[in-house]
Formats: sequence, structure tokens, C-alpha cells
Amino acid sequence: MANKKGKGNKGGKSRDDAAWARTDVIEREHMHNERLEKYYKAQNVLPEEEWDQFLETMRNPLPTTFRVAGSRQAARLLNDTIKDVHVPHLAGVVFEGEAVSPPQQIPWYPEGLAWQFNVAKKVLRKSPEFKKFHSFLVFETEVGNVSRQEAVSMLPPLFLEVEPHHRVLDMCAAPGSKTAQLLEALHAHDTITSSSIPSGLLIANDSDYKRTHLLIHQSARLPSPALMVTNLDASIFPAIKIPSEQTIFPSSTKARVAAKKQYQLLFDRILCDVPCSGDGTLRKNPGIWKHWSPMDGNGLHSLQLRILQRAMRMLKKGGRIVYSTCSINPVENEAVVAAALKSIPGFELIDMSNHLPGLVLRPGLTSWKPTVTREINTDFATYQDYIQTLDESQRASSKMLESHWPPSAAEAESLHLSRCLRIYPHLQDTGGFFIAILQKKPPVKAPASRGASKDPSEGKRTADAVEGLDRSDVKKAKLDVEGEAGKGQEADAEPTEDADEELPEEAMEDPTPPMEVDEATPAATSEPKIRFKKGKTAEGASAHFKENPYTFIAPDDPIIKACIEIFDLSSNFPASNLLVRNPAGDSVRSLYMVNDIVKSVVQHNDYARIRLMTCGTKVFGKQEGTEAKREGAETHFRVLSEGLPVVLPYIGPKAIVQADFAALKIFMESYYPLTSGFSESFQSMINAKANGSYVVRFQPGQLEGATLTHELVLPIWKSNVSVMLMLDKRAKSALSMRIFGEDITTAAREAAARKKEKSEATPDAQVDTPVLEEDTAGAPVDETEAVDVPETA
Ligand SMILES: C[S@@+](CC[C@H](N)C(=O)[O-])C[C@H]1O[C@@H](n2cnc3c(N)ncnc32)[C@H](O)[C@@H]1O
Repeated sequence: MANKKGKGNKGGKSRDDAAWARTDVIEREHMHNERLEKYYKAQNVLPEEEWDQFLETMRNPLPTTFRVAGSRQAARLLNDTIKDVHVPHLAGVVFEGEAVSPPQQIPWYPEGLAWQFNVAKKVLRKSPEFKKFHSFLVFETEVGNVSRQEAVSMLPPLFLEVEPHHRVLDMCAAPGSKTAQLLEALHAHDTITSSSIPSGLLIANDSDYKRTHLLIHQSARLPSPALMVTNLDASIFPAIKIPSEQTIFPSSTKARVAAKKQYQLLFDRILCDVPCSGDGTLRKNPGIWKHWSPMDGNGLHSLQLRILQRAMRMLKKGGRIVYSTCSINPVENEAVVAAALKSIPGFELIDMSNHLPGLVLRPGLTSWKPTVTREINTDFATYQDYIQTLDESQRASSKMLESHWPPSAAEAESLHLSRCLRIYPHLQDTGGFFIAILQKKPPVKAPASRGASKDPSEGKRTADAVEGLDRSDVKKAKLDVEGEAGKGQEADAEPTEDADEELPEEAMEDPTPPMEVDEATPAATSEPKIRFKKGKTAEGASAHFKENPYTFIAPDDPIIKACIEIFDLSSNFPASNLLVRNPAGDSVRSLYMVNDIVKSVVQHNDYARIRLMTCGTKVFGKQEGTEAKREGAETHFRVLSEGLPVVLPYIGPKAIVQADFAALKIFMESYYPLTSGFSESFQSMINAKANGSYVVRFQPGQLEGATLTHELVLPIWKSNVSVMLMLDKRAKSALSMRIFGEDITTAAREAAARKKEKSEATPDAQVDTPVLEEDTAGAPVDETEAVDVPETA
């Protein structure tokens, strides 16, 4: 998040400054906090000899860090541009007599896709080389190719190792910088021009309604049919229902009854990047020096624990949870992990300390001393010692829980708490951070004989797992059917190792949030214990959810048929995975596409119960411009630029036009270029087509010193005498900057003219420059959506 301007920030600093370099809210000499120092000294977080360096680093501004985002192939290409064009250009820059270092790759980030640099804001504003690099980054950030993100915040998704088939839950996801990384991992098989449709799923959730919009905006940068965004309290995240994938007909002689049961979707990977006191972000948010209190961490501990426990209940066997905070307080970190592991068996911390070579880490703490007061009283060695000092009447209302205290040394050892990972600011010039990687123990390999297993059900589950999911699913469903007829088979209906969990009856009638969790029983049951707020019913609670529902439209719906016709879509186009956002499925403006698992979730879960904010990606939009009407094109849909990579593999030759690099330049330089301005071959191709939406494949080439290194595929709209690139103007500018090294678009020329006019009229006025904000960049504006078909030029 960008820093807020504080009182110390005496007038006149532009947002640009704030975005790129720390805007101090307090002077350096005030960067002290006795309580903080006393508390952390008592925790022994660091050896004595590192203490001063640690505090000193905390007072220094953070270097600027960013990550090249997007699908792997596209990211590599952009990264090469940074490495081979920008960095050499920035090497050797001298500003006011001092050498300025160019950006450097962060050593531990895979494929060198993350960068850091440390330059004063006036260098960014005044050095021509850095100014140009800055503009490049601003544009690329706006279109989602670059993510300005703290280095340590990039870590949790790397430890999750998400693969395209994984079912992933990001429990506390907003504003979404880590969600973007998880999405990229799901889309690891995308190519430069087309998106894969991963078989996996990512549910990105946040309990803060407003922040879910930031999340939606952020994740729109990598549109995905595998994404769902929900707005739920993670500590009581409801069971997501999915049907069994098999339909069993138990006997050919009996009536053919489908044995379809509901299962709870279990996840392969869960990120718990929980709300925390954030003292690891002191370098970015120096205001924390003034306000830090240990009671923040003490107060958050219980929520953090409940969120982690809920995640553990929703994880598949062999699955992985990353629990992370940007706090260095053990009460928010190791204490939470220890309590969670003690409360729910079958999990272990895994040692991934060597996962990212080059990353300097410290092991987790095995002991700590919670303070029971704001003024740091760490005298109580155990919870019992503390609670006995309180009157009986005060005990029940005490905010301190047993889990604030460390386990015994032997327990800490057996829980392997030292496998947690700690990052301190002075180790590699970053923020402070904490990560724990928990695994639900994988299925045990089948023993030679079942008799060897102590737990009778364990041997059975193992055998199922070894024989494979399909087989075990079939068996389970079959047993369910027999159970209905013959009873007494409950034990055999145990969920299999790898399968989703069959839902108990209560979960089928799952109540709807908002709900309160009974804190006294954090993990005793498989579902959190819930009670409704006074006077609220499940229906009442859902009624507060005002988003539109999603409705699938039949593959033979006239709109879908029209799209199939216009875009020459191949027979394997997943037409049954298209949906619209309204209850009746009519008055369609946009068609969204989801993958199979998202479709299944949407179809089997009430959208208000799971507070579904958005899902899938928009692929087609209705063209509603005046010219479209004049041309009788009101039934026309156009392919949207964000959805194009998803539908491109299905688009047939009838809807595709080939063009060269020179044509791209013409499209860039004008809003509505006349068809007659293009090469003869392009003219003859486009003139032979009816007015409407097409896709252009621009071939690589060279032109006046600029190079198009790879094929580029973009949507256009053909009118009577002109053609238009259907790209919003920021995306167009970013593309121009990347390919031509400057912004040659009409919008840029017009903006430059306006700026000149303004500065001539009021020579002393400060002119706004574009801003690169961290994580929460920009307001959600979909300009492509707003584009009307132009009047013919
Ligand atoms: C540390 S931030 C998450 C940052 C995010 N993972 C990212 O990388 O951009 C914690 C988030 O948790 C959310 N939050 C707080 N309480 C929550 C709860 N009970 N359930 C879900 N989200 C919660 C906050 O709104 C906040 O967005």
C-alpha cells in the first residue's frame, strides 16, 4: 500500500513522490519506541550483536521493488527488455556528481523476475534516464505487466508451489498482490498470445467488502476462467459444495437411480496471509514507530488462530498451507502455529528453508514471553501463573489465552517450531516477515497387510488411495447407495485420502454469514461453531448481499450461436461454460467464461451464501455504439481484449486477419485509421469482411529502429471505411512504450498538447505526472468496455 502523507510532509509533494519513495511521517530522530525495543529484546528475536543494525535498518527507507507479472512466457519477454534495454541504459548514470546504481535482480526470486533499486525521488524526477524508466514502469504497472510489491510480500506464493491443476484458496487476499502470483502459477502453461484454461481453481477471499473491489481490480490484470472472488469471514469460511464426479447406477435390474452426493471441496493449497499488527512494515509505514503496542498482536492472535484452523479443516491430505504475517511478533506467529498444530492432529511443519537459494532466513522461535500489559510485563512464565493473579470474576473476560504462551520445550521441539521462517530487515534490506509452511500429512502407502495398521479405517483408506481416486469415488458412492438401502455402512463412507469430503447433512443446510464464532471452542468440531447474531436468520443475512447472481446460458442460446458464427468458434469451444450476471440470463451485455470446476461451484452453491463477488473472465461484450446501430450491428458481440487470450485457441480463420508491423504503427498513431491508409494486402483482406469484430495477428518485424520480437494478437472493430484497435488507451500507451520506446498514441499527443497549453497559461502550476502505486494501483476503470464504435472518420 502506498504511504499516507503525514503531518511532517510539508505541502506540495506530488503523489508521484509518495508512490516511489517513502514519504516520512516522522523525523528520523523520532524513530524510537521504548516499548517496542523492550518487548523484542525480551523475545530474544536476535543475537545481541545484531540488535543495533536491526534497529538502524528499520529506520531506513525500503528500496523500491517490483515484480514482472503476467504469464510466464510474457513475463520473460518483458524481463528481457528490462535486462537488455533499460538496465544498460541506466548503468553509469551520474546525478549531481554521484553515481546512481541501476536496478538489480532480487537474487532469490525465480528466473530473476523481481527487481530492486534504491534511488532518491529527485533522481526519478530529474535524471532523464530514470525518468524514462519510471514512465515505462508506470505504464506497465497500469496494464498489469509489472507489480510494485514489497520483496518479502512476494514470498508466500513461492512457498505454496501452486500448479495449474490445484484447487487454491487465498483466505485474506485483498488487495491481491499475492493473489496475482497465485493466478500466474495456475496459468503457468499460458503462451504469449493465448491463455490456458487451468483445470484448477483459485478462490480469493477477503472479509472487507470494499477491499474485495481492489482485489477484483488487481486480479483483472490476469483474467482467468479459474478465478472466484468471495467476501467472507475466513475464520468461518463455509463448506463449498461440489457434486461427486461419478454417477453410479448400482443395478441394471433396479430403477436407474443416480447416486450423486454432495462433497465438500477440499483445497490443495491455502494461503493464510492473515491480518496482523504489521510491525515488519515499519520501514514502509514509519508512523508505526509512534503507535506500536504489543496489545495489537495480543488482540489479533485469536482471529489469526481461527483463520489458520479453518484453513486446516479445508485442506486435502498431502495439501499445503502457507501461514504468513508481516509482523515479527511471536504471539502472532509461532504461537498461532503451535496452537493450531496442537489443536488439530495430522499436520506438520515442513522445512523449506532451502527452497529459495539466496534468501537469508532465521529459524522460528521455540520460546517467547507474552506481555500482559501495554507497558511490557513479561513476568509470567506460563498462562497459569498469570491467570491465578486475576480474581475469579476477571478470568473469563481476560483477553490473554493459554495459546499466547509458548509450548513446553519438548513440545516446541516435537512440533518443529524452528522450521518456521523469519526474515529480519537487516538480513537483506527488506521488511520483516514470517512464514510457516504446514502440510496435512499425506496418505500413508498401503501396508503389505491390513492387519499391520493400528487404526482399522486407516488401512482401508490407504488401499483406496493407492488404487486411485476414481476407483475410491466409485466405491464410496456405491456404498452410500447400499447404505441407503441396507443401512449400517457409515464407517465405509469415510472420505478417501485424496478426495473431497462428503458433506454431513448439517452442511447441506449451511447457514449463511454474517455469523459469530464461539471463541471458546476453536477447533473441536469439523465446522466452526456458529451462532447467528441476534435477530438474524440465514435468509436475512443473505439478503444483505447485493451483488448480481451468475446465470449459465444454454449453448444453443441465440447469443451464443451468434458468437459461434461471428468468431468462427471451433466445435470444442466450451459454450456451456458461458454465463451472464443477472438472474434471468437475459439483457446480456457481457458474457463471462469459467472453467469446469468454477462452473460446478457456481451451480452447486448459493451465490449469496458464498458471497460471490465475481468469477471467471469476460470474453464477449455487446457492441452498443451508434455506428453499430446504424450498421445494423446491434446483435453483434465483440471479443474483449481481456478475454481474447482465453478464446483465441477456438477462434477460426474467418474471424482472423493477418497484418504486419507497419499496420500496428498505424493503429497506434490514430484512433480510427482509415482502411485506405493500410497496405494493399491488409486493405483487400479487411474490405472483404463484413463490419464487426475481428482479431488481428501482427507478425514480428522491424520498423525504423523498433522491433516487434513476437507475434501480437489484438481485437479490432471494422467499420465502413475505418478500423479501430479495441484496446483501452493505457494499454495502448504501454504497448507503444514497450515496442516503439515512446508513446506514439493519439492520446499521448493530445495529453502533451494539453499539458503544454496548461503550462503556457499558468507557468508556475505543478503539472501532474503519472503515478506508480504499490499493490492498490489505480481505480478500476474498464475503458475498453466504455469504447463505442466511432463515427466513421
Ligand atoms: C495482510 S492483508 C492481506 C494482503 C494480501 N494477501 C495481499 O498480498 O495483497 C490482510 C487482509 O485480511 C483481511 N481480513 C481481516 N480479517 C479477515 C477475516 N476475518 N476474514 C478474511 N479476511 C480478513 C483484511 O481486510 C486484509 O485485506
